[in-house]
Amino acid sequence: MEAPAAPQGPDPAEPVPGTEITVTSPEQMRELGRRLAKLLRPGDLVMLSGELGAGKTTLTRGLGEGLGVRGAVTSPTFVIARVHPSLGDGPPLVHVDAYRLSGGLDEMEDLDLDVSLPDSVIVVEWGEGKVEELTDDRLQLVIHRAVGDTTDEVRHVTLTGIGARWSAADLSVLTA
Ligand SMILES: Nc1ncnc2c1ncn2[C@@H]1O[C@H](COP(=O)(O)OP(=O)(O)OP(=O)(O)O)[C@@H](O)[C@H]1O
Ligand SMILES: [Mg+2]
Repeated sequence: MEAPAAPQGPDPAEPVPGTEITVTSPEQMRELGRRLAKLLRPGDLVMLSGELGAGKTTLTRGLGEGLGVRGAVTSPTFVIARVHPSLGDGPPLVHVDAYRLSGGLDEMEDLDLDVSLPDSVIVVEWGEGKVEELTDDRLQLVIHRAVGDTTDEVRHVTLTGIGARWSAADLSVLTA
């Protein structure tokens, strides 16, 4: 019999395995956002995926509440990004909805996301393939609706931390 391989420490390049959380109402989604806010710090990029109406903006609303920022988080109709300054001494929340954009960061050049990121928490809806190059680290949330029942309020949320920033983060505190 071969000796078992020596245990290895976490490789910061490897994504932390996804944490699965089930929420059963919009209010719980908001509460998840409020809890997640406690884990976030300036320089963090959070990417939200999921179909139309999955609950990305609802979660971001909770994030804004948890971060203690000014202004209600809404679905921007005409603007791509909205900056919500902190009401205290925390980081501002930059909420980006990239749904209408087909290109990448160059199309969002005016937003100067690279300039604001070090001091902000940036949350991007519909950002896949568009904003990843902002930073090596990101927290990826995928929201799934329960299949086959359009009236259902059940959502499955998978959180995956990518990069060194998230390699030691304990996302299981969100389920507590
Ligand atoms: N468990 C749930 N979590 C979040 N929203 C829910 C849930 N159950 C029902 N909803 C409803 O689903 C809708 C979610 O809308 P929201 O704007 O947050 O979605 P979105 O993912 O941002 O959509 P879009 O892609 O259009 O921006 C709201 O009307 C909300 O009340
Ligand atoms: Mg939205």
